[in-house]
Amino acid sequence: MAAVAVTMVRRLLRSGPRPGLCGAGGREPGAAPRRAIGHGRVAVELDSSAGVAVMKMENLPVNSLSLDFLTEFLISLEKLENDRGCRGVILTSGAPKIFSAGLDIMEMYRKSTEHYAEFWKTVQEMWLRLYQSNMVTIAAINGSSPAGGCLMAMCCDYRIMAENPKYSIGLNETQLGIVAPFWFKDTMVNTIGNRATERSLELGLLYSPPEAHKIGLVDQLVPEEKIQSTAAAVMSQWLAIPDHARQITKSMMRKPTVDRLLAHRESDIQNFVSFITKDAIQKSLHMYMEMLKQRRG
Ligand SMILES: CCCCC/C=C/C(=O)SCCNC(=O)CCNC(=O)[C@H](O)C(C)(C)COP(=O)(O)OP(=O)(O)OC[C@H]1O[C@@H](n2cnc3c(N)ncnc32)[C@H](O)[C@@H]1OP(=O)(O)O
Repeated sequence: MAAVAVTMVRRLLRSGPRPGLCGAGGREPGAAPRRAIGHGRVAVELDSSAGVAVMKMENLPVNSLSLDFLTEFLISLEKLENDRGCRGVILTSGAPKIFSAGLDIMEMYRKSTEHYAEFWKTVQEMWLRLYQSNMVTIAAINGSSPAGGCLMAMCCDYRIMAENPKYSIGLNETQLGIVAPFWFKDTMVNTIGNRATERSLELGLLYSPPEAHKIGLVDQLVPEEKIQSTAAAVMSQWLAIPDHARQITKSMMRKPTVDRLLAHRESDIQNFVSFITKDAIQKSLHMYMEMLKQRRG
């Protein structure tokens, strides 16, 4: 992991300084101590008295999961993971109406094979870290969450979604002409079961909040303005469970899925590279991007 962190820091330095949030956060007299410890694209505020951090994704406009964003996300997550004062994380979005647009399509289009390999390794790393986090992780889904965005939410221990009919969530990869990898599929199976996953993946379904709630893709729906307070209340319930018992249980449930990727990590990267470099797949991505443009008018 140390080598990964060094590579990530180097990459961040290469990509130049961003308006960071490092250092002590301002606070009202008598208010709980809060520390802002994130980078530019990931704002992190740690409430030390509660032991809870809010990680707000701020890769505007749509929180697409680019290589730089994922790198910053991983560094912030690792900091929290190593902070004994942090027991829970609420993952949410600072982008209006979007939780995350999923993997950044531009990272998968007309790039070198080396770039694809580095990108995919970082996507794997995000999943491995988030899915296995020792902290309680709650997704406060305050916007649409297709594909990789849905994956991030499914990595969390609990999902709360704003009940806005304009939002949707799901693994829609087949609609782009691409295929969700086996560990995306496994994560969904662990969340909603085999049959619902099969239908969902084949059709590339994006669910409205009530549909997502019905199939168990999200655990709770709340009015938009209540999402952060509900996440904080649910977090308190989860933190009432002794950490060691909860962590061992989580690991017992998730380890077989994690081990599967760990056993096939290199071949999964090779599969991604050979798939994404196919002319037909590049054409599909191009057409999908054109379709998004046309939809905007
Ligand atoms: C091969 C192995 C499998 C790999 C597994 C793949 C997993 C993935 O995550 S693939 C990505 C799937 N994501 C999507 O299908 C989402 C596509 N985007 C949308 O549906 C919409 O953009 C939206 C619902 C997220 C937001 O809609 P709206 O508010 O109307 O905003 P715009 O459509 O106008 O988009 C604004 C801006 O952002 C760009 N953009 C959107 N999504 C992505 C993305 N995933 N990656 C990169 N860029 C994205 C969009 O093109 C616009 O850019 P500009 O034209 O420069 O303004």
